[in-house]
Amino acid sequence: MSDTGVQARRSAVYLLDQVLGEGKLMSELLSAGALDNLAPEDRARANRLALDTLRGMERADRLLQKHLSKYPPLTVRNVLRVGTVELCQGGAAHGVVNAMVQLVSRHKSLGHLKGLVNAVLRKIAADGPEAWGQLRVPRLPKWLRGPLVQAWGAEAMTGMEAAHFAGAPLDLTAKSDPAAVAAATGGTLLPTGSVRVTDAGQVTAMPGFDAGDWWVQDAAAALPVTILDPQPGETVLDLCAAPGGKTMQLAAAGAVVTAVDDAPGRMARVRDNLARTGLTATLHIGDARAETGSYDAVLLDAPCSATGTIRRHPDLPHAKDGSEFGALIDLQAELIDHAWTLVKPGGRLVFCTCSLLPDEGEVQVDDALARHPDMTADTGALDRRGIESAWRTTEGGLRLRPDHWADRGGMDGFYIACLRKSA
Ligand SMILES: C[S@@+](CC[C@H](N)C(=O)[O-])C[C@H]1O[C@@H](n2cnc3c(N)ncnc32)[C@H](O)[C@@H]1O
Repeated sequence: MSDTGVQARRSAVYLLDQVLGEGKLMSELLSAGALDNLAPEDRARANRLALDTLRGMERADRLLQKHLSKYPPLTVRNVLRVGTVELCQGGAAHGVVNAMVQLVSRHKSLGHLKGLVNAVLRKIAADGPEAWGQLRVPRLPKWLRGPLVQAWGAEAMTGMEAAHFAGAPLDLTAKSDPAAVAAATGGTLLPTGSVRVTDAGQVTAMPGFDAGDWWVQDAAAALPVTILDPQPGETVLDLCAAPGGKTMQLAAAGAVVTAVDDAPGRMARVRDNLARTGLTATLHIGDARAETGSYDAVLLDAPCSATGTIRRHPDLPHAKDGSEFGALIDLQAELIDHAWTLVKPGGRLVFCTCSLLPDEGEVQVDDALARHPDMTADTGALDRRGIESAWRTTEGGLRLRPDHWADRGGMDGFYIACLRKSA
């Protein structure tokens, strides 16, 4: 990190300005090169500061409002938020306050507010750290909280918000030997076979990365392929495949895999991932709805709201407002209907989304079952190691939520169903 950490903090504030002011996602900003001008250490720090601030923003705003008679411009509010979160997470008062004041004083139009930043952060340094832990766990914005409370109840919502605030550990999927990966990385073997690492440093420096022994994949995200249960030599079509976590699982099981995605840049990541792990799949870049053929099994990991990944992506509820979700729900139904034409008689379609919204899971499958008389929910496919009966849903799928496995560090939200075609 640079001496005062000003650069990393300035970049964190820039990310927050873009997420909160322009509705951009961190993933979009990072792939557009928002942090490319920073040294690796500063880049990691800027990213972490932005994520921590988004997770703790409600608490930071509560503390700040006591010391502000009116709201300063967004950039200054974000400077104060980053400073507050740092101070309340144990940052040294002198260093944090100085860096934030420097950051504002060098800003071309906001320099005159450096006195305000100095005064407010000094007050936060004095009383913020003690007050922080007494504030409630930050809640999701109303546009998302409302439908989720309606779907899962207030108690589950509280558990999910606690999981969002805690963030996510690093989960790995082993290419062939989960126990060996757990031993090499110092991780824990989870009941479903994923390896969980709690104190991960740089992923690319971890043992087994270069050798391609594992890849990063949340434990919940690994379950669609577990449920599909690919057999050696089976033909499997992986629709909406990038960046390829599930493609690698299918190929590692010995299936003959065709992977499809319409995003060329994301498909390049599938190619890199396959090369690193020494696995093979045929790659098609294009719209899944234009795909033809006939397969033993099809996996459809449909584009969705991604509301199941908020532990990792706390920017999502702040950048989005739900207005795009209707179009995604329509696309999911179209993708299911087309995917169904590509399943051999007697074959199976595994449909999944990393969403917490029933409209992108349970309701989608209920509707698909009504549209397709030759489709049944294969509930036997859910009888897999580590999958708990409490996660099953009435239409025959599986509901995973961030508050599941609370004592183990949670899991991403996901919906999964295995749909069997009449022979
Ligand atoms: C949830 S992500 C897939 C994650 C991936 N299955 C994995 O395990 O790594 C959804 C993907 O759908 C792709 N996508 C969205 N609409 C598509 C379409 N009409 N046809 C093909 N791919 C599409 C996106 O580019 C994105 O990569």
